[in-house]
Amino acid sequence: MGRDLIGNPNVVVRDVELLSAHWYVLRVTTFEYRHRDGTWSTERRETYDRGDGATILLHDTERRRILLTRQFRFPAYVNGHPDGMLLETAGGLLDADDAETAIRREAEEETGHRIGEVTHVFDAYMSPGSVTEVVHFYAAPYSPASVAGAGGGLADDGEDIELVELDFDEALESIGTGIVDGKTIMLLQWAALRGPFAR
Ligand SMILES: Nc1nc2c(ncn2[C@@H]2O[C@H](COP(=O)(O)OP(=O)(O)O[C@H]3O[C@H](CO)[C@@H](O)[C@H](O)[C@@H]3O)[C@@H](O)[C@H]2O)c(=O)[nH]1
Ligand SMILES: [Mg+2]
Repeated sequence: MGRDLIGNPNVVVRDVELLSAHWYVLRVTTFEYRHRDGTWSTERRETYDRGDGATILLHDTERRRILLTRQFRFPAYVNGHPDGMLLETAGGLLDADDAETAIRREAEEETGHRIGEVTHVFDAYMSPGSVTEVVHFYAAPYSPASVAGAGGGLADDGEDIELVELDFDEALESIGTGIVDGKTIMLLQWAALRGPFAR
């Protein structure tokens, strides 16, 4: 992975070493890098590869409400979040699916809503210095009519996902306090500026 990259003439990959492939994949890559002053240096960078992800803001524009999930996130808990119970937009890894198929699957697994038309918002690298993942961002309406199941995630995967419906303006106010997940903050701000709740 990465040995055949040729898009950037200032980068020559020399070696890719697999460090771990336990759940996701950690590699260290050695490459020559040409700096802006023309000199070359050898650099080594670790990359954590979990595949790509997708996330979706479910909104009820008429009632000015959104549907989020709450679940335990150990990496946040171990890094200072008081209880690790994060409020997030629904989402997950693409696995073998394309992004739109994956977000429909994740939305239904996690929230129980079978969504109709989705809006593609943007794609973004969430942690580009260390994590390869691109996240595909979406939005879609939800309503009582879109309920197709209970949601809650896949119990077999150890998921235990609570549904949390919030007033949109209260959610915006909670950015930085009750809502501290990056993808969720990005979708809330998009929704207020250019999306379904823009005034
Ligand atoms: N056993 C085990 N299970 C794991 C491990 N890491 C993750 N899992 C499980 O793998 C499943 C992944 O669920 P998804 O819904 O596909 O992904 P997610 O964790 O919700 O979100 C991912 O994508 C988001 C983008 O929308 C990312 O924001 C998020 O960080 C993550 O990569 C979850 O059941 C999770 O508990 C691990 O090390 N060991
Ligand atoms: Mg998920």
